[in-house]
Amino acid sequence: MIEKKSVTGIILAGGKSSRMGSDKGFLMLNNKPFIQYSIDALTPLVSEIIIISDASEYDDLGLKRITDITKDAGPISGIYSGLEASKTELNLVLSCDIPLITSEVLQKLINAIDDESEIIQAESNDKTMPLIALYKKPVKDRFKNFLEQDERRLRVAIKSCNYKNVVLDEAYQNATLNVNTKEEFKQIEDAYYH
Ligand SMILES: Nc1nc2c(ncn2[C@@H]2O[C@H](COP(=O)(O)OP(=O)(O)OP(=O)(O)O)[C@@H](O)[C@H]2O)c(=O)[nH]1
Repeated sequence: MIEKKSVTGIILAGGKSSRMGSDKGFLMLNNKPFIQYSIDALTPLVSEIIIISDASEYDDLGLKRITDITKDAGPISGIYSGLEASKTELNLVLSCDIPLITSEVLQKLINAIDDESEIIQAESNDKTMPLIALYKKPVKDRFKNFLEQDERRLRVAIKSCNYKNVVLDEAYQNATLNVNTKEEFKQIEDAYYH
């Protein structure tokens, strides 16, 4: 049994949102900003939530917010920064663009914890989800090296670690949908309301 106090939630909310054209975390679904859905899924499972973003508007949420240690380096930098700030070995890392995410999916990642795996990521519909994943704190040193070598591909960094995938069945496919474009936003609204 993993206790809440042993787990930190890290939400990546930086980046350019170039495909959407506006910060994805502030998009509204049923009167709630996208980022709040990530917060709500994490809350039952973690002792602290850290938001990684330059946007001070997130401070209204009343959570700890830090900025990226390495600027403009993508999710790998966000994860590294979050792991540096975290006080726990276990860390659930989420993006801010997955408004159908549930605690149940995150619990499955926790249930899959073993001694060997450094990263445990969700896999849905044959797609692995490095931003619906559990990272152990020491991964930060590996990611720091990649950033120093200017390697920004998260999937490359993950492959250098001991990782495993938790394959979710069809019932959870909607829960892992992420939004990058206005068209995908419409699909999420359809999935939410129907
Ligand atoms: N802290 C932090 N988060 C990031 C960074 N880049 C992306 N993210 C977050 O990572 C998640 C996935 O981001 P992407 O959709 O791949 O990238 P994006 O920059 O937001 O959007 P595009 O410009 O359309 O690729 C989102 O939650 C982003 O907020 C970054 O450099 N720092």
